Amino acid sequence: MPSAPPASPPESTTRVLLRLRRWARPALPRIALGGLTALGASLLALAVPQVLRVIVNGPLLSEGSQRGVILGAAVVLALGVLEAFLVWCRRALILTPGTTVERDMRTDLFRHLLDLPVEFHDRWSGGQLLSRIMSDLGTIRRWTVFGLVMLLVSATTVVVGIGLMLATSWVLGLVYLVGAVPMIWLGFRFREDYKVVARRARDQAGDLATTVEESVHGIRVLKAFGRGADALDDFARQADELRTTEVHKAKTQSRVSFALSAIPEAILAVSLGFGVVLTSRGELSVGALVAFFATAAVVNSPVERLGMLLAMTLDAKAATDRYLQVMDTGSAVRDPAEAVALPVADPAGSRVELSGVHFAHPRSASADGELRGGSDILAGIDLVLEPGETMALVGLTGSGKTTLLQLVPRLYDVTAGSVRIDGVDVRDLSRADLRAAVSIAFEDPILFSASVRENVLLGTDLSGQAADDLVAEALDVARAGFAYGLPDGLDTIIGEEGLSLSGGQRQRIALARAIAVRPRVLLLDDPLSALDVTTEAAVTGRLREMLTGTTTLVVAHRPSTVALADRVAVLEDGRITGVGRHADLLSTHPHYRYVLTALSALDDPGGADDAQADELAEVRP
Ligand SMILES: Nc1ncnc2c1ncn2[C@@H]1O[C@H](COP(=O)(O)OP(=O)(O)OP(=O)(O)O)[C@@H](O)[C@H]1O
Repeated sequence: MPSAPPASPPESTTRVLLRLRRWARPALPRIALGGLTALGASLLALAVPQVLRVIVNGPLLSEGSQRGVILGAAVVLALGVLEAFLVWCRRALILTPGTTVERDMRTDLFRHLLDLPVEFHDRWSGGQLLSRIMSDLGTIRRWTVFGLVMLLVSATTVVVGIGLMLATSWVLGLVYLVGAVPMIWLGFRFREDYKVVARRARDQAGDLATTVEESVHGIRVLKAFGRGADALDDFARQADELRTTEVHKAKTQSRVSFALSAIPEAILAVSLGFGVVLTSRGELSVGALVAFFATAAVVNSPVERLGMLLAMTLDAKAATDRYLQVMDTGSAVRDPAEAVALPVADPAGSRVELSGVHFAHPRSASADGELRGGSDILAGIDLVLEPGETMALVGLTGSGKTTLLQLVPRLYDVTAGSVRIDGVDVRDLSRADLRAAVSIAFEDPILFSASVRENVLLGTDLSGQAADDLVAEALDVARAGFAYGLPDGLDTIIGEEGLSLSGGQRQRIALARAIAVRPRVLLLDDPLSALDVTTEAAVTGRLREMLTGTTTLVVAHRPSTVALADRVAVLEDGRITGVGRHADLLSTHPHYRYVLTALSALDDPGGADDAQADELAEVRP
């Protein structure tokens, strides 16, 4: 399973984080107000030393006024209470906007994932997407409401505080500033190291989630083959790699945090020495000295916090990068600028025409993230399905039958040529119109954790009696009457991927779902492979009876299915090499004979004896 395509070229932290404006805009007034209250609280904290200076220089040392000291203490108390109130306001103001931003970003990402073509999902693992939609967005939320606000407030507090320190004593202020130089240098170095390791940790967490997802999904295979220990080893190795990265990350952060705590304390000690000398020489008042150190104490705490806030910012940058990597992926399968409407449906059915169709899966992304085209799976398909006919598509395994089917509803787009329905190129239709006209049932059906009824109605917007009638008809055509006998009838929740149903039952519900759309064109990718031949014949017979106005293309792996089609198309080496009635092709088309013989052998393993093998070898064209 692919992990995730390589990250796009690095962009500056500011540029990346500024792109969050799009989602943060509605929340900005509250975030800004929260920031202002936090700034107010910090400025009040900075005001306390100035009050102290006045108390020490005035009422305490010069005037000896007890009343003045008490009044000063009352002012300090009032400032403290106001500061606490503003801190509470900040919390209250920014609590909800962060969750709103997170919800909006999450919804937009999910909407985008649903819009992205199948080709995107072929390349991306579930774990990488899951970690983006869950933990990355949590990181972004915390940064938006706390990291960003506190970073701005702390930086402003430091700048204002240093300004006050310089105003109190420019000599001591300069000493403090000189000491800040190594801190700034350390900050830059930290940024370079940390942003690499922050991104690595997130990607590794995504890979770990992929391993869990795949193992849980394939738990039966792992157990049946006794590979649980191997899966555990693999998981433990990945978990260990993630741990190593997290430890590296924590060490990088603790180094800078230590420096940002120790250096200001050291500067303070040096400043104290200078301050005492200046005061003893009478060049600095005692009140100013007290105010300087009280201000430095206030400034030191945001400086110490800067390491943590910088780490939060770089984590948020890595998370935003990963989020935008998906959001910036454009959809190659998109609606046309001006969609054409399909002509009114002919009761006889729709004409489907594939002309000069080529298709190649993009090869996996190269180091620059670009997708390169692989070799053609379909190499010039010309095929016409007449209105209302049922055509079987036959070919060797891996010949491209499923791929061909998926080009009609644009799950993939042709790389050359065109697919037309009633004369309209499917790329000229809106995807909503196209998917209302075309319906598909896959061999390996995915059912959702919902009731039988909801699963069958997935492709329609009907409700009430009309919906009930439709469900009844679809279940009848798909011979899925067993659904009425489930514990809660059609309201039975059929569980994740319909695991509680047998393979054949799941296929029939999926077939009913495809039929319920009442499509003009029905595509069946061997959707009855899990059924016994008799039930399959019953379902196919009913389908033909009911869907007279529906053009059907069915991938067939069984001679019994093939025989029920009006015509058969043979897919060979990426081209259609024969179209005709089953009996005619059998006598005129050697490759068709060969494929059918091979399919019969698969259908009846007991019959695939040596004689059959000889026969196969003989007929191989
Ligand atoms: N997402 C993909 N990326 C690259 N190659 C793919 C992808 N999906 C399918 N293929 C390749 O395309 C070829 C055609 O696959 P397809 O599933 O269309 O064959 P098929 O005729 O339906 O096979 P089968 O009868 O076994 O179901 C195969 O060689 C397959 O490996």
